Amino acid sequence: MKMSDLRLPQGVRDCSGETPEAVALNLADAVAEFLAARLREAPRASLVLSGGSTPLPFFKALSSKNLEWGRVDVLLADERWVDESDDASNTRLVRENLLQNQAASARFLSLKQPGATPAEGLERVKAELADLALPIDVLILGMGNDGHTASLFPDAPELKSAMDPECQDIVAAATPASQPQKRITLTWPPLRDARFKALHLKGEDKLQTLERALSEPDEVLEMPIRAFLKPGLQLFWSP
Ligand SMILES: O=C1O[C@H](COP(=O)(O)O)[C@@H](O)[C@H](O)[C@H]1O
Repeated sequence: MKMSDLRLPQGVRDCSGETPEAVALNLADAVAEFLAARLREAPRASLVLSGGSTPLPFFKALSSKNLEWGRVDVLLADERWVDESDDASNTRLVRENLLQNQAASARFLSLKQPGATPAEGLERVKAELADLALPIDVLILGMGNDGHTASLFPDAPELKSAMDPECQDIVAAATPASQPQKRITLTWPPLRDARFKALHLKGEDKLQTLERALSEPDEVLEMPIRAFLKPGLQLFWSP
């Protein structure tokens, strides 16, 4: 299967490529261009990233872009509630692979704050994000094969309130039974309103998940990624 075999909604742009490296370079070019344009208009720009295995080559490519990184706020769309020393920490992934080279001077806003659980640390996370300018400028999402994106998991008891279009909180705790760690995630409104939205995917399995998501677009709580398959989204997929 290829991305061109799927019937994408109108206004969703297919930016797929032949290899993960080529797609990572194209995505890094597009993100750097968008951030540079925002920095010509605004004092600061924001970049929201996802963790997982897919974004590594993208992080490395983006870290060498010549931008005024000191004016860029970098944060994650979601995080596992683990210490930064843990292999499962997305924060660690970003620090080691993106916040290097030119990008070392970016300001990183951490979703992992002190507290035994994300619910306990939630107020501290909100304080950390208090002066983040909204809307978010650039949002890069990933997707799991259960249809989750960020940490908006179908089996999280907190999903309904985090996906509420009127949700007043920028972050929510997520405790999906399917996951070994508790999570923290940005909620639907700030993710929905991002100016530049990309979904970065690798592998045939992700295409099959996307096909399933496209088959019932309105059942958003079954597969939260469905909420994002809307005009304006750019899909960066590679085999
Ligand atoms: O759990 C997560 O996984 C997804 C996708 O990860 P990948 O390994 O398939 O790239 C990611 O988007 C999300 O941020 C992360 O917390």
